[in-house]
Amino acid sequence: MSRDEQGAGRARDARRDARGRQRGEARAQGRAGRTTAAPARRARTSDPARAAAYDTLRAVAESEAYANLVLPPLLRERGLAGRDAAFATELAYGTLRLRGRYDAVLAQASSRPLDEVDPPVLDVLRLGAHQLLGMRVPAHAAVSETVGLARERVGAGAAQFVNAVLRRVAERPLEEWLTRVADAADPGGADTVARLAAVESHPAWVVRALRESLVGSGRPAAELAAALVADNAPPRVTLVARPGLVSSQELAEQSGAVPAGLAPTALVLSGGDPGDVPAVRDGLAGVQDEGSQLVTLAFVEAEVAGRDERWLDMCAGPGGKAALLGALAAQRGARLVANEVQPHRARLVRQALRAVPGEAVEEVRTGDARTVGELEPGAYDRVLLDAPCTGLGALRRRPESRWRRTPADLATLAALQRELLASAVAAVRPGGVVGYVTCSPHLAETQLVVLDAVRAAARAGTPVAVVDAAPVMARVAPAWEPVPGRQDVQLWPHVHGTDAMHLTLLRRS
Ligand SMILES: C[S@@+](CC[C@H](N)C(=O)[O-])C[C@H]1O[C@@H](n2cnc3c(N)ncnc32)[C@H](O)[C@@H]1O
Repeated sequence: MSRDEQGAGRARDARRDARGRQRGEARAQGRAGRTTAAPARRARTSDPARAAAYDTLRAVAESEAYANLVLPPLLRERGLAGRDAAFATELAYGTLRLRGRYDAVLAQASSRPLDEVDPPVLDVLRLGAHQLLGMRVPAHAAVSETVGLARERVGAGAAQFVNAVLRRVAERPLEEWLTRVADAADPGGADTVARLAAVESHPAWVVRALRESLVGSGRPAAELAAALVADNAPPRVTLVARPGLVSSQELAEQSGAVPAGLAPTALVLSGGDPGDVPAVRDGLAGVQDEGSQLVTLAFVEAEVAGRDERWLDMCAGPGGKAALLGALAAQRGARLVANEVQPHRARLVRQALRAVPGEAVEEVRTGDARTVGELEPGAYDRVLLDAPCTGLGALRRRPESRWRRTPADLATLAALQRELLASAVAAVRPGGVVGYVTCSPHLAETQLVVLDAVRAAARAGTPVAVVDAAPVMARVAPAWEPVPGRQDVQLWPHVHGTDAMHLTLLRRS
């Protein structure tokens, strides 16, 4: 260890005591993750965009916060807009997504093991690594600004350590670091999972699960690297033109957005705040991933035998699919019941449905959808179950979630998914359709849940059969390419540019 680093270590230990107390005070006052320095002093002494990114990382680490809920209000509070806000966002979200890759780089650039580096100092180092290797920030600015941030937030001694480590990171371009990271993770050259996990910054269990999901959904395992790379890119902002409320053409004229490619309702916004688009403000349009639009459109397109009047969205919060369903119900003379277990999310559903004609919305209710099948057997012509899931198909959208999820979450969620799907099957009438949707491609949440539900439904005397979703999807999205041998739909970011949404259509007989 160098003299600088020994000094930094002593300063860090002293500071840890001090910051430990301060952090406790801050948390008690609901200010977790913020510096205790006065805002005016913060603004004077460090680049506000980098400081906002740092504070977001700390909130994520210390209070289990979601970056996409922490950062936007923080930017508003500190008056950061335009390029500064975009810089802070890319810095915070990119650093969180690529944390695994940067930790592998930093482990090689630091003379101290990373688990001996104070977490706040490690976050500063990660921010520096992302500026150097993931953004086009000139090396001198990346290092000096990050060292300035370190001096202000974690102390002068640690700033020297940050300076030493980041200078080492800056000595090599990204490609060279990735080769080194891959070789360190997989010295024998035979462990693809370990190699990809380190280089593409995913936990190894997620890499394995995605490989199984690719193969299980009929795609080649060779696409694994592309799937992981796609998780590391920020998603495009996609708008939905809710049919009958606003046309895609009108929305395009208002927003400058262009057709997304697959769903006829989907448009991609190239810049600006979607909240500034009049149709979005008025609820005629919304922000919704194209995959979420596709599965909703296909669910409504699937044929039911006979009457088609009463639709149920079992897990509706915050209401993206419910709003699209409501608009489609209004066009077809059907009525939607939207259910959500969490009251605050049910309120968001009401807000999302505000522009849908009243006669198309029977009710937005708060309740546990596991009881619907028992309380209202056979009461609906269509039931959408957009099930709570691990969200492994939306990792690009939730920057920190890959590091938070654990394989243990799967067992809990898969049990809930089975109960909800059994309830959905009981709630739909014979001849009616159930759409089972997840924003996860994990086979334990998709195919295995469906397989068990079909067997359980037969035992319960409410038999269901899987409907071939490929021709249905082809009707709503003419550019859709079906996967041979599969009757369900599995979307992928690297193939379709959407979240990795899953849809199985089932019909009650
Ligand atoms: C994947 S999200 C639904 C997203 C929504 N369909 C949309 O497009 O905006 C799953 C929702 O299910 C809700 N949920 C979880 N358990 C539930 C239950 N037992 N009954 C009803 N809703 C539940 C969660 O609160 C969450 O809002």
